[in-house]
Amino acid sequence: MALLVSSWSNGVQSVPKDYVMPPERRPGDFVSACNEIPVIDLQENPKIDRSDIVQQILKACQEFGLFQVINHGVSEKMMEDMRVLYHEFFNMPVDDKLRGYFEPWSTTGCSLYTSGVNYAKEDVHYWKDTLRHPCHPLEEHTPSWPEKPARYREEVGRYAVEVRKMGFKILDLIGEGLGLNEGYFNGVNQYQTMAINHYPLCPDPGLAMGIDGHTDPNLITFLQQDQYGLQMCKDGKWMGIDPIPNAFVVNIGYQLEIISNGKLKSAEHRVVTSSTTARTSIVTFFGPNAGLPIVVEPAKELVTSTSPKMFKSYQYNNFIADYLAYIRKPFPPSGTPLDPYRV
Ligand SMILES: O=C(O)CCC(=O)C(=O)O
Ligand SMILES: [Fe+2]
Repeated sequence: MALLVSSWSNGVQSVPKDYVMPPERRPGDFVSACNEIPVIDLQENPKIDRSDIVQQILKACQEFGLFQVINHGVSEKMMEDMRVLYHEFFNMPVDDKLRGYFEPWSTTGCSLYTSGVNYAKEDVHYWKDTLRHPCHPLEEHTPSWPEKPARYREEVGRYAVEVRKMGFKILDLIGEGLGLNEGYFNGVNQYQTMAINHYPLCPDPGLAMGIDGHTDPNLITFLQQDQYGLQMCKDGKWMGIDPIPNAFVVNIGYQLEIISNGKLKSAEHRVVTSSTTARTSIVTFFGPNAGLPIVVEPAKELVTSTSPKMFKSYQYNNFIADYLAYIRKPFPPSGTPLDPYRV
């Protein structure tokens, strides 16, 4: 395994050659956090109608494909515990971190890797290390999780359960906005995985990238972040996402765009690095289980004579295989991973 960026970057004065992006892939001018991106308060409040919240979420999913939520039900203490835990994790000796892990994107086990999903074949690397593991069902997956810090499995297990509750709550609100039956997403939301991305200090953020622009292939993603660095692209322009303490960033993935028959849009996003603050994001992905023969298609309720079917029906595992092949192509691949699935 290639050594983690965090194992050699401390104190480096310049970006090593194989991390210098070609000019067209560099982040460009500094983009500050933008206050247009919706922040939705999920606090139950007798003065606020549930339908108002549904409409706010729907509008955010249609216009941005990304929003933040506050008062979402996951306790602030638990979110703080996660920040402390992962700070400790990424500061452990490299041998403690690396023990027993497999290749990136293992769907069955835990992996710790550096850069993107294709280190060996990349012409240039990303300034990022990632710990990734599935979370649901818990009993099946916790044995593959890190043993250090000693409280890892217990604390992350509790967090995964709380984030799952929030995830279903928000999916129900989205389903209600779309006019789908309650519980619609249960069948396509069995999979839950976490990626903890660590972006160490970078001596020259103008030359490097944390992650290139991409859209998540799953249904929906919930992200906890401690520092600025995440940006989304709207109408060809990058916009910075404010790291609001204890908020979750919610972004729509390809599966939700497809199920909504194009009514909701998925959000392209990327991460830039910083020379003054290291950054850690704790990301939970929800979606279908790629190990089962799950068929995904636009919801029948949303396909009408005035809104014809925009995407084919397909098996999710085939979509993921195509997505991985797409992101492993030389950058930038032509088209988008959705193109082969359009009617
Ligand atoms: O680290 C972040 O803020 C974003 C991570 C991300 O986009 C991903 O892991 O898919
Ligand atoms: Fe992403």
